[in-house]
Amino acid sequence: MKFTKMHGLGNDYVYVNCFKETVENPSEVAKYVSDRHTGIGSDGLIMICPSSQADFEMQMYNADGSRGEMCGNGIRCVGKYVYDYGLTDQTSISVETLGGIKYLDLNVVEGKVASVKVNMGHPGLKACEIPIIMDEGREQDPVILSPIEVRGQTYQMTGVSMGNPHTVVYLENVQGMAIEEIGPAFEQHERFPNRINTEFARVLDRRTVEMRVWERGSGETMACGTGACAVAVASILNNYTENQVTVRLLGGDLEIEWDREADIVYMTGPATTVFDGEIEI
Ligand SMILES: N[C@@H](CCC[C@H](N)C(=O)O)C(=O)O
Repeated sequence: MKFTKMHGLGNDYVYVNCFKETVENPSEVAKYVSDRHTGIGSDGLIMICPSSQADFEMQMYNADGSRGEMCGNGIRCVGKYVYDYGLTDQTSISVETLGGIKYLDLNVVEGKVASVKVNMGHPGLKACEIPIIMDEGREQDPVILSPIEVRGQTYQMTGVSMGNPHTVVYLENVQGMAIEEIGPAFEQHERFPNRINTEFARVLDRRTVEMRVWERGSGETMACGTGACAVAVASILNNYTENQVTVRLLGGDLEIEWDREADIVYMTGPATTVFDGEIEI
């Protein structure tokens, strides 16, 4: 199988061009290639496929083989791949995902895509659309600074769907927290029937928020595009920030804007190719 290793701020995936390749069992292939000792090493697998509804389709799998509806860093890399490898000559493209069709604007520098702005669509705020289990009668309500007990401690969570499920928790000390212990406890918590991606965030000022992420199916990653959008939406909802936010992740910064009138979230950030390779599956 021919592949390309790419990353968005260190959130790395193995990309396969499914216009040319067939992946028989993507979930197993994702586990195999993601292993950092016995595989290629990545946070998961992303397949770039033909689509009947958009210019391309992105199918993404986490490192544990589970399917993700959306991937913010991944979709920017898909934009870079299809342009740099000549699958399109357009700089405005649409990509079908399980989380809906997303629209990308490619910023081309010296013939190659350097960064991508993505229309990420509407954030989902109702408990039932994330989904987060709430008391009866509160399924349609937003989940804003709502208490949750995890490993004997009470946290205030804000829930956001960016096509995939997120919960944002504000902490005083993001860099020093025990994410390896708390992250999985959130991911597996009974109130998240589809498991969850958890962002641990701290507001630095009204335009800047730092975060670390524990991703469903992949553990801690260097960055999460949908997670950064969820953090921005949560911070704006809580009136911690303005509508344009720089989200500072371990791998670098993403620029997020929530157009409140149109109710659309935009994410802008880099996409990087590491190398092309071939692996026996
Ligand atoms: N890293 C991604 C999100 C990948 C999917 C996520 N782990 C899930 O299962 O929902 C991003 O950049 O958004």
